[in-house]
Amino acid sequence: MSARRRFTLRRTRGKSRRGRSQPTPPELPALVAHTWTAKAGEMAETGLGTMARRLPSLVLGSLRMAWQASPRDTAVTVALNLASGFFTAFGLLATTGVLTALFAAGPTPERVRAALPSLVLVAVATGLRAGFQAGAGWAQARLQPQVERLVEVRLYELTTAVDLAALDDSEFLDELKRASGPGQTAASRVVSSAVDILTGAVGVLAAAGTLGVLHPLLLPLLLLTAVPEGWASVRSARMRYLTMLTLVGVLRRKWILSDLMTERSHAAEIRSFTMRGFLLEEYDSLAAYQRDIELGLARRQTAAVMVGDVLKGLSLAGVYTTLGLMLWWGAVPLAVAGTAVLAIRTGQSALANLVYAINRCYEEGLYFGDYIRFCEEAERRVPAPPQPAPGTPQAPQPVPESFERIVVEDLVFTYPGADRPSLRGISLELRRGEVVALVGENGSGKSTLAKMLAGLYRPDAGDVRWDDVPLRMMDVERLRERIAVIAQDYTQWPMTARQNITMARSADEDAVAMAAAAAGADEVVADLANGYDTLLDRRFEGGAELSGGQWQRLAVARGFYRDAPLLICDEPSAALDARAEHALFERIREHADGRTVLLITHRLASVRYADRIYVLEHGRVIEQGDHDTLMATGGLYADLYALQASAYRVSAAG
Ligand SMILES: Nc1ncnc2c1ncn2[C@@H]1O[C@H](COP(=O)(O)OP(=O)(O)OP(=O)(O)O)[C@@H](O)[C@H]1O
Repeated sequence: MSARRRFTLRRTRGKSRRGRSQPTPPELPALVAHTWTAKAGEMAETGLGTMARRLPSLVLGSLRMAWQASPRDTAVTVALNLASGFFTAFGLLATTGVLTALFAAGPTPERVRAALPSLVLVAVATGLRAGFQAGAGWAQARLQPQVERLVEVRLYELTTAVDLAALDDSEFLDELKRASGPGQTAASRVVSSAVDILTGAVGVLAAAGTLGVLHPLLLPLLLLTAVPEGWASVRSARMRYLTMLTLVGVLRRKWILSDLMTERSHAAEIRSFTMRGFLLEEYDSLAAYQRDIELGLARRQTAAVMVGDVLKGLSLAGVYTTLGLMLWWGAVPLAVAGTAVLAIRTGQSALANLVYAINRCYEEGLYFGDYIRFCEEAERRVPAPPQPAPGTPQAPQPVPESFERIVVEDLVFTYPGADRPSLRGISLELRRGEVVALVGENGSGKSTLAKMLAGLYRPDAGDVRWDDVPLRMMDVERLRERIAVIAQDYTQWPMTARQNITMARSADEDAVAMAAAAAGADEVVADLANGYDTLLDRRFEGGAELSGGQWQRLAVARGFYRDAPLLICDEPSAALDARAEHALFERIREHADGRTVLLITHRLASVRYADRIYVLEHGRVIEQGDHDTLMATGGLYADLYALQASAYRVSAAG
């Protein structure tokens, strides 16, 4: 099937149970199905009763979060809302006094005079209520940015602390995307709607209390008017959330495509391989599917709201008819009926706000639930403090300043979600003062092993020991302080040249200059407009753009600057020119004096002088020894070496 056909939206349309046509998703390769989709679907399918049961814990949870963000603003919001509710009820009851005096028999001036004290009370209550409401609104508005900050910081604390393996897990990454998008932004809205629920509830209670005092029959009538609206909004919220769930796969694909079409790193290839039309067509087919689904949602939501509105109108008519009949039969006096109308209107508007707030809290709560679930999952994936192996009574060990030898024993490791291990029982040794090289074809496990030695992944089985201390018994943060890594996929930090070398450590100018010189980065910095203070990102004013090789020199300099007992260099010369590469390997040999260097490279001429070479294949060590031994063995190393050497000989001869 051609790519064009494969990514085109199918025009055939299925029929729903009611015979209405349903959009059909574009035919695309399946994405990994995630367990949270099922969980979220289950939650979103819950009925009104379950929602009512969930609501108190949602409101309490939100208020707890608000309290964490700012105890003062939370307390002020709650207290002022309660006070405002009290004065609403007080004002309504005082209105009865006004109406009773005005509807009494006698001359008008006397009736007005009699109504004056109650009128003053109504005015005072109204003024105080307005003041308290304004104060509560202000405190509530202050809460919002504080909650946002709390939630954002918590998220980034976790994303930067979780095990690296968690970030290789596509399900976890997806949860992260949902938590950092809709989940995170829902947090402050959940809090604000929880406060609105409180405000609405206080308003309803005030009106209900007043009606209860006026006549007990009036109270249930008020509550009756809330049911249709509540039903319609909850139904509509659930429809929206369920629709978002059905669109999850489409949205994930859109995120992937949007990254491809907007990020600088893909821009050149999109142009040189003329990928534009293909990507746009695929994106458009997804967007069209999403549009059709959302249009269907809008139609169903409008229908639900209309049914709710009609039922609400009918119940209101019922309420006023009942009140009229009560007045007719003399069950309530005219003044009380007048106040009841006011109380019903007040209660109605408070109820409408309450229903809206409940609905919003529930809906945002569904999204915020994604954030909460992600945080719980991320907390589980933060590396635990050092634990002795079962049955070993050893206590956690301090990380040694240095080591005499690092021993790797029977290391086994499988990436999350991978169907086979990347390391299958690797054993090796690195001694102080040695340059040890890892060699092997693509995918043989070299980088994975290096990451295990750097404490970035934990083995499924086997052990890494610094002298006698197993890595799992050490504090991983402290361990990483003692290891310098020049990574294969190093980051081009959008910071100054100096910060790109010091990497958040305090800058010792001499050490920076030495590390830069050792890596050949001094020449790069010398050409920059502001030397070490030049920002290395074109998005900033005065920012500079470096070439791949220039960046690599900086990445190498950061490894030297760290001055750790173990230096891991994963393909440190892939982008270097021949002269820089030669100089780098010289420098690496010197660096090993008193320290240890683990070197991964495909340039076999450079590993010739390593003290020991381990050859990896399919996650196993298949050969080991120094260059001469391995050449004499005539195995994979000798083959690869001969291949590279012959390429040079042929070109030299040619
Ligand atoms: N993050 C990851 N998630 C899942 N599998 C991975 C991940 N990184 C690497 N692998 C797999 O682990 C195996 C070993 O990869 P590794 O990067 O260690 O190889 P390598 O020897 O360093 O290769 P190269 O010479 O190409 O850099 C490969 O099969 C690869 O597909």
